[in-house]
Amino acid sequence: MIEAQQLTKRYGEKTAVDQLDFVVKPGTVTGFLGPNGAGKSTTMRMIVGLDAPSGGSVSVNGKHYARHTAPLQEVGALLEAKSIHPGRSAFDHLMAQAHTHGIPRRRVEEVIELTGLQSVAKKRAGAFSLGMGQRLGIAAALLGDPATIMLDEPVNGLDPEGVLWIRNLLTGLAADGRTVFVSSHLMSEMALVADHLIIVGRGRLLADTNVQDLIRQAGGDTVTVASDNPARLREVLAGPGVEITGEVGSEELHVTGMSARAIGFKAAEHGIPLFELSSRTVSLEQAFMDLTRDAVEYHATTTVETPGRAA
Ligand SMILES: Nc1ncnc2c1ncn2[C@@H]1O[C@H](COP(=O)(O)OP(=O)(O)OP(=O)(O)O)[C@@H](O)[C@H]1O
Repeated sequence: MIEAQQLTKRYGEKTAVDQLDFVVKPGTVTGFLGPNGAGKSTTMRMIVGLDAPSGGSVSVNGKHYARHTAPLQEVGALLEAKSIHPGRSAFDHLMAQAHTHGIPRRRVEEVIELTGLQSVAKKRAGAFSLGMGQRLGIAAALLGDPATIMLDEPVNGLDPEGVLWIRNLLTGLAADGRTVFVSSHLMSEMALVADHLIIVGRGRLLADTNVQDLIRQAGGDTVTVASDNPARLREVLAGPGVEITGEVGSEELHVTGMSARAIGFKAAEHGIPLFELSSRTVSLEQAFMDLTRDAVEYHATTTVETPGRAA
């Protein structure tokens, strides 16, 4: 369990993390989502004591990270900045860590197998591909058999097989009852693996939610329906949980809370001919973009030249 209370980090004038309150619970995968520069890595660094908060606090399994007597057994973390000696083999790298934390060789062999590194374990880590490096980082995070696992952008740069592997690993760890906290700036990736979503932008909490609620908040499934009598159609469709919008003078209505099929039947029942009846599902990616639009640090700009006005 990870608990942040009013967690804040300032770098000079810049507030990287701004009064964040959240709880990451065991037994599920919690996605930590936000655009670039939202403060995800800074938050994760504070969780494992690599950065000190400027305000507020964060605890892991009830205590500050530094107060745990065996922190590696409490939290295993894969953070972006890796510090692997390039000349050392994967096995030696893990053994060195295991040694300083009183972890037996047997556990090193277990994590090598768990992360599929058997065939390359004796090779120099410096020669590893990005995917192998990520697997090694994850092996190190799992070394202490921790109850809490935290991974910063673990799928970055991985091939589809690696992405699938991480997905299965994360859901397996959560099914074991562990706390799994994983950051990403890709909504599509998180939607496949996370049950719980903590969404941040410019250091602030934007949403503490789950996939279904996020879609619902973003408008859910909308049906566009057109007829020559939108006012009458509005009347017959009105009901509890049904929301209808439409511009004045337009034949089109946008309906949420009712399926296209049900709308078709209702219209037929009242003899209202329809010209159009189409459903649109809000994509999670769109919901995420709507939520974080104002929090994106760098927007792409497109310059359109008006014909005839060019110099
Ligand atoms: N050591 C530092 N000194 C000054 N500013 C920093 C430092 N570390 C991070 N920042 C700034 O704090 C903000 C949050 O950065 P952070 O790396 O935590 O975001 P992030 O959500 O992990 O982004 P990304 O997805 O790009 O890694 C950014 O604007 C970043 O430039």
